[in-house]
Parts: sequence; structure tokens; C-alpha cells
Amino acid sequence: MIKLSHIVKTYDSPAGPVHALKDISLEVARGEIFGIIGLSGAGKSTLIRCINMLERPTSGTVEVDGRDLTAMNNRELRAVRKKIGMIFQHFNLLSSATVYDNVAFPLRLAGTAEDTIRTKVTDLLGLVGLADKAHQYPSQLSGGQKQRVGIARALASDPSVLLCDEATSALDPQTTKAILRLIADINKKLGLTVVVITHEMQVIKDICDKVAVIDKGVIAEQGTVFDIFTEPQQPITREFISVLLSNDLPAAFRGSAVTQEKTPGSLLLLRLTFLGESADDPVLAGMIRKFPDVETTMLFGTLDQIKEMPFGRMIVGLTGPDESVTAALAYLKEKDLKEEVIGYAKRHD
Ligand SMILES: Nc1ncnc2c1ncn2[C@@H]1O[C@H](COP(=O)(O)OP(=O)(O)OP(=O)(O)O)[C@@H](O)[C@H]1O
Repeated sequence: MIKLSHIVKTYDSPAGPVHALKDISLEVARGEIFGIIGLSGAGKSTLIRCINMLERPTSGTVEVDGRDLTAMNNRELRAVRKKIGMIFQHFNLLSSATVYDNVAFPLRLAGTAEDTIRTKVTDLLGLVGLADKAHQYPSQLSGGQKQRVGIARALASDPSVLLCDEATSALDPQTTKAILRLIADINKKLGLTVVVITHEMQVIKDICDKVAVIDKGVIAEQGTVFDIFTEPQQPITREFISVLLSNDLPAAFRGSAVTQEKTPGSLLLLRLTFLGESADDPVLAGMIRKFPDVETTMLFGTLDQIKEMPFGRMIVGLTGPDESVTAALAYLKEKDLKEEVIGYAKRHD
């Protein structure tokens, strides 16, 4: 539905060329919420602005719904852009216009009849929870309410794609949650394809299906949010995730050498990750029942969510006869979870 192929964007600046994007390729499926995360200056804004051609790529192609935007003239682009809504970090509302007129703005530009506009704006304000604010001005609204106006305005021309450029970065955590929930609801209700750029992994974890990590103009890594969370490959991805997930060993093991060889009195440390149904499944209880001679120590456990999916993480330590520990490990491997052997370690006294 959105296909970026070999996008390069080089800006000219007095100090010389700035290589903002260097050969970026990615695909976003219809109805998906796709996140792009990167540090400041990584190229996120440039990339999202290439999707609706607010920035023309220096080379490469941008396809939306099978149509190549890079091959279009300005008139054709204007028509296609109506199907690509966008919301911004600083909302970009008209301060001298009411909430109603801000949302009506793109419809008036398109020459829509006033009675159609009335119905449409009223419906949209209802959808974003601002039915009672139609006649207020942006200065009378909170940040979250302003972004709701931005979302209603972006939806006015019935887009198939919604681009969110750091849409929650100016908002407090609670308001961020509420706006993300609204974006996820709209994605579900209207089947919109959503692209989100952010520097916060929490945003990715809360609403995205897939994520691309962008670093210095290239994609360092991309995949499903679950895979990226559970098996990050690149140091930059690990850094983003470490803000949310502690991968540290429990205090009782910190500082002790973790070896890959079993030593007398050491525990086999396992990191277990459960997603979805299996997060509530008593897999560990089953293992303990089946292998009573394996002593299982729970060292760390947390239950979280990726999008709406339960996501549990545990670190357990196993000791017992070698063959039973091996069989217990094999039992876990058959179950619907990810297991990672951290190594062997001794508990401090
Ligand atoms: N119009 C421009 N002219 C010259 N250089 C630019 C222009 N716009 C962006 N850049 C440069 O391109 C690089 C990528 O910028 P971009 O704004 O896309 O990054 P970003 O990841 O969105 O960063 P931030 O989160 O800070 O907004 C940066 O080095 C930036 O200085």
C-alpha cells in the first residue's frame, strides 16, 4: 500500500550537501500501523514528508496504493495528497479560526457544499470527542484537544493513509496515551493505514504493528514490534528498548560471572518471553509438575502489553539432574514462547 524504494534525499546547505536519507526501502501494508523510530537528526521527518512528497526525494520511488508519486506532476500530486492525511507535533491549526472552521478548512478548499461540510465536521468532531468544542478557538484548548482537532482535520478528506509526525511529542504521558488510543481506534474503525514517527519506544509499543529503526539516514533494522522487542539485533535498537525493558539480571546475580559451562551449585538462567494467549498460559507450572526433580526459581517477572497483546517476561533459574534440566528445557521449547539461555550463574550469599 505504501512502498518506498531506494529513497535518497540530499539537502543542499551552505556547509555542503546533507545526506538525510541514504537508500531507504520499506513497505507498509494496508491497515497497518507502522512506526519509524530514530534519534534527533536521523531523518524521520524527511522520510515521512517524502511519503506525501512534501519533500521530493533526490532519487528513489514512492508508491501509494500502487501509484508512483515521484512520477506525478503537481496537479496530480494535489489530488493524491487528499488521500494522505497528516498530523504534526505542533498541531499547525489556524489560530484565528474556530475548531469547526479548522476541520472544515480542507473541505472548503476542495469546494465542498456547506451542508455536506456541516454533516462531515459534526461527525468528525464526534469521532475525536470534541462535539462540544466546535465554536472554541485553538487558544482555548489543551494540547490534547488541539491534536484531536488536527486529527479531525486530517480525516476530513477521507484519507486512506494517516501520517503522524511526532504527533504526541508535545503532550504529557496521559494525554499521549489518550491520543494514541484515538489513533488506534481510528485505524480499526476506518481501516486507515497509519505511519507514525517518534523518538519514543513507548509509542511504538503502544500502537504499532511493525517498526523500522532509522539511524543516520539508513534503516538499521525493521520487523514486527514483537520481534524487535524480543530479539533486537542492532545496538541502537537495544538502546531504545532498554528504556522500557530491563534486561539486567536480578540483583542476586549481578556482578557474578555468567558462564556457558555448568559449574557446581550454579543455576541455568533462562529468559522466557510470552506473547498473547500464552502469556496467561501456566507453561511454567506445567513444567514444574512434569519435572518435579528440577528446582525452579523465579528471579524476575513482568506482564506488559505490545499493542493490545499481553506480553510477559520472566527470568527463571533451573537446577537439578542434568538430564531432567535438559528435558525441561526441551519441554519449554515445544511451547508457544521464546526462550533464551542466558548461561549458568551462582547466586550471591
Ligand atoms: N531543509 C533542510 N536543509 C538542509 N538540511 C536539512 C533540512 N531538513 C533537514 N535537514 C537535515 O537532514 C537531517 C535529517 O533531518 P530530519 O529533520 O529528517 O531528522 P529527524 O530524525 O526528524 O530529527 P528531529 O527528531 O530532530 O526532528 C539532519 O541532519 C537535518 O539537519
